[in-house]
Amino acid sequence: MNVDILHLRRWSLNIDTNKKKKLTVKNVFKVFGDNPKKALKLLEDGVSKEEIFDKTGMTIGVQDASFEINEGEIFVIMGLSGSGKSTLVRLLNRLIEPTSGQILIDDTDVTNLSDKELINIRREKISMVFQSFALMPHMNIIDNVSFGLELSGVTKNKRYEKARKALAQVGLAQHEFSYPDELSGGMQQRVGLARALANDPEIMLMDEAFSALDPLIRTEMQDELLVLQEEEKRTIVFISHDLDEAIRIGDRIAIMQNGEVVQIGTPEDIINNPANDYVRSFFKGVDVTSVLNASHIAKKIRPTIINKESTGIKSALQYISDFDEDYAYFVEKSGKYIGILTLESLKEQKAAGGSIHDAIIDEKAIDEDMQISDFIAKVAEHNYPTAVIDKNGKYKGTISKSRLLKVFDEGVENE
Ligand SMILES: Nc1ncnc2c1ncn2[C@@H]1O[C@H](COP(=O)(O)OP(=O)(O)OP(=O)(O)O)[C@@H](O)[C@H]1O
Repeated sequence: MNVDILHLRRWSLNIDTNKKKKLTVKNVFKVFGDNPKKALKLLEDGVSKEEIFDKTGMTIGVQDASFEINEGEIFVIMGLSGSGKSTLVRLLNRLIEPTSGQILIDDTDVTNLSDKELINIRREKISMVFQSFALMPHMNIIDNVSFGLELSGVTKNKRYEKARKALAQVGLAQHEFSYPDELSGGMQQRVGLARALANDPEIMLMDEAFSALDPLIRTEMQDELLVLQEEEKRTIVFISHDLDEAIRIGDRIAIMQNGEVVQIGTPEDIINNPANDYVRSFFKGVDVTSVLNASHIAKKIRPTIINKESTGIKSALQYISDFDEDYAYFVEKSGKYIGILTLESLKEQKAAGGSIHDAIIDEKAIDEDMQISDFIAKVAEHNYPTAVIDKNGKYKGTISKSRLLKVFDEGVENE
């Protein structure tokens, strides 16, 4: 089931061309301390954050963050403890005031809003889910879920209606009159999620929301979130310590190091091309099979024969010999993949008076968007490196058994 959900999500991602910006962060700084301007000046003068802290006691929580988050995407923020993840996320809804910079939700500059406008935007557009479930023990589940709506002055009927919808979305419809201590940890976290969903937010900020759950329940909640995203796309900013979680749910991942956003990209981008050793160390040992597809691994290092009018058995034999190989990939002028030709099959057909097409020994290929787990068996059963084709059948390269082993051992680096 998990794999299905992941495929479903990746598929929907591929066809999702709507890239409207939902959140824009421009040159945002956050200094904790009593003289932020002084700290920023020191930073500008090239003084290190450690020195600034030693000299002034002030901490640069976030340094010059600039990025955009698309509508409907799950944007994961990762980084070591103290790297600034929580600060960055709390800047987005101004639970923490930025020292400088701009934060836009759609086209509204959040940094200019009055307190009242800010409260409205938090009620109407943004919800937050924390690691601790923070449920009120003396209130039943439906009252916990509708508590925020009650604060917003929504009538009881209306807020119960919304809370029931949210509870149904997280699979807790039967528990509206239970109390928090009657529910398991996983169920309590679902209540937390339902509470965030109840006001139907466009943006959800989730700070280590699933970290307190045991691994199985955690995976279940990740699936739940992906299914919710399929039903109704929200913009989700999700802090996580856990790389598997980030890869599993993140459309893009931002890596924070010492207050700075050092890299942003899809899991594939980051694994393929880590910005520095810190990022590389995060992705060391990652299960590449869940991230990379055939196009990431395919390489065009084998001889390729283009099918022209003049391409006969003789020229093919010559071409392959020139490469000091005993086989080649046969491709139409349009780039469409035809199959494999070997010295042996060509010589056989030459002797038998056949054509170059009669010498094709293998036409099997794998689709470029297939993930390793789905094509590993195919590569293993083929005698020659397996061709990879795009959705129009065009030849993209090949994957050999040894190439796969290398990827398993070392990941994919830019070669
Ligand atoms: N209210 C505060 N006052 C002073 N310093 C703070 C405050 N909040 C955070 N910091 C400092 O800012 C830096 C970033 O902290 P932050 O909590 O954002 O990191 P984090 O990556 O979320 O860490 P964790 O994963 O441990 O939650 C740290 O050095 C922290 O000590």
